This record gives sequence, structure tokens and C-alpha cells, in this order.
Amino acid sequence: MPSTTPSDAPALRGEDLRLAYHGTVVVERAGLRLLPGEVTALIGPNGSGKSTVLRALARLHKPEAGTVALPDVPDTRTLSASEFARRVTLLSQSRPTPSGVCVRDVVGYGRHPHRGRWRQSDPDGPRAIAWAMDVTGTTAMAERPVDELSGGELQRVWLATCLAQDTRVLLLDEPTTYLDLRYQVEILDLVRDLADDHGVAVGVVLHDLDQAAAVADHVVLLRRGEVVGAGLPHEVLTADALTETYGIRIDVTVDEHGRVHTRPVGRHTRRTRTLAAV
Ligand SMILES: Nc1ncnc2c1ncn2[C@@H]1O[C@H](COP(=O)(O)OP(=O)(O)OP(=O)(O)O)[C@@H](O)[C@H]1O
Repeated sequence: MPSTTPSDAPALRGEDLRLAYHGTVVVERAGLRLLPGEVTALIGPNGSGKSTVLRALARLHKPEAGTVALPDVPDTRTLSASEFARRVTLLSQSRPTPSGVCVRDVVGYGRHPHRGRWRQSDPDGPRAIAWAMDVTGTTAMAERPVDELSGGELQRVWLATCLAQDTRVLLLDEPTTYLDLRYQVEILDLVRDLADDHGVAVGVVLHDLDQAAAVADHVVLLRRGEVVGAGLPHEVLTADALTETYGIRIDVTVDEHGRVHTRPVGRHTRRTRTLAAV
């Protein structure tokens, strides 16, 4: 993946998005700007509209109002599916698993937009596929059928498929779901590297607020289909905003490195026992 010069112009922009299912509006006036070389985390409770926004940015959900724009394309609806897929990719929450297809071939699906309708040659394909499999730790399973993989292995294969697509914008819907701790950390490190070293603009939905604070340059907080906070992690992830948004008490601390840590306080939270009480 080539590196590029960082720029202040958004690599992908959603403006004033109104999104609905069967006439029921679930997201209103949402705006989002993904900058090259930066990671933007979308956070918010279940049903707040994160996936719907991400799908709209990926052109998989047609807005009732508003636009999705690339730097040189004011309305991405004017692009063909392949043109758009060469510039933006989405790792969605769930995908049907093809049966009897090996990992290498599934990762190769990511090259479709580069091959065109007549399956022209794709000289960069083998290198892109090998790189995507390498950085996601899927090379060793290249010949295995994907329908035999665990949830976490499959998640890494789908991520490899997105990376093989070699786009400047990467959208990830809960990419750490199913992953054990090691791969959660490795995938988020990879996301950071893609932004830092390759100038990729990343939009990522995360439920883990500490992960969002650690990996993201910007955080966008959604509540009931509205953007209620956007900015640097320590600006958005405040105890008041999180407590109000999630409906439970959430304590927030900022450590000496400026990193935000959140702590939901529920009735299950064990009280600290003092020695005297034992
Ligand atoms: N296919 C659908 N048909 C009708 N309503 C839907 C559909 N998909 C989502 N919704 C509704 O749209 C709203 C936003 O859903 P969305 O999946 O975007 O939320 P989310 O923040 O990603 O949630 P989660 O954290 O649970 O994944 C919810 O009220 C949800 O019930």
C-alpha cells in the first residue's frame, strides 16, 4: 500500500445525512468527516445508528437526505460501483460465509473492483493479496475452506479481503468482535499503522470505549440517531456525556499520558474491601 502526503481535506465526508428504514427515520442530520491518516471512532449505545451511518458512507444504505462525498466527487452516487469500491471499503458486521471456498480465494474477492467487468489483468493483485494476508495473520490458513474457520479467524479473513481492495478509505464495523485479546490489540495496531504509515482514512465502530480512546484521533458519539459529540477523545468521552448517553453511571479518568479510561459502574461492580472489613 503506497504512502501519501497527509492532507486536511476529508478523504470521505457524510453531510446532513437522514437515514431511514421503511420510512422510519433512525438517523437525522448526521455529519462525519474522515481525514487521511486519521482514525475516527463511532461510538454509542445499541441501536443508536452507528452501523447505519457506516453503511451509508459505504453507499450500502441510500440516504433520504444528505450526501456522501469524496474530495473530487461531490456526490458519490455519480460513481459506478467499481469506481467507488476502488476508493472505499467496508468490513461489515456480518457477511454470508461462502462454502467450500479457500481463504486465499476469499481474500482475492477484494481485487474484483480492480479487475473490471472483463476480468482484465490485475498486476498488483498478488502483491496486495499477499500483503493483506500477512498483516492479518491469515497466510498460514490460505488453503483452508472459510466455512471451517472460527469466528475470529473468519473476521481476520474478511479484514484481509477489505485490505486487498487497497482503498484510501477503510470503514470497519466492530472489527474486534470475536477476536481474542491478542488479535484485538493486533487489529487495532494495524488500523493505527494504516493511518500513520499509509495515510488511510479509517472510520471504525467500536463498543469498547477505552479501545476507542486509545486508537482514535477523533471520536463521534451517537445517541438515538443523532451526533451528540464529536472531537478529540478526552473532549467527547466525559463522564457526564457518557452517563447521559448510555443511561448508567460511567466514571472517566485521564492518565498521565492523557489517555482516557472509562469505568461503567453497575450493581455487579464489587465493592473494594478493606483489610479491616475482612
Ligand atoms: N434492516 C433494518 N430494518 C429496520 N430497522 C433497522 C434495520 N437495521 C437497523 N434498524 C434500526 O435502525 C436503528 C439503528 O440501527 P443500527 O444497527 O445502525 O445501530 P447501531 O448503533 O449500529 O447498533 P448496535 O450497536 O446494536 O450494532 C435501530 O433502531 C435499529 O433497530
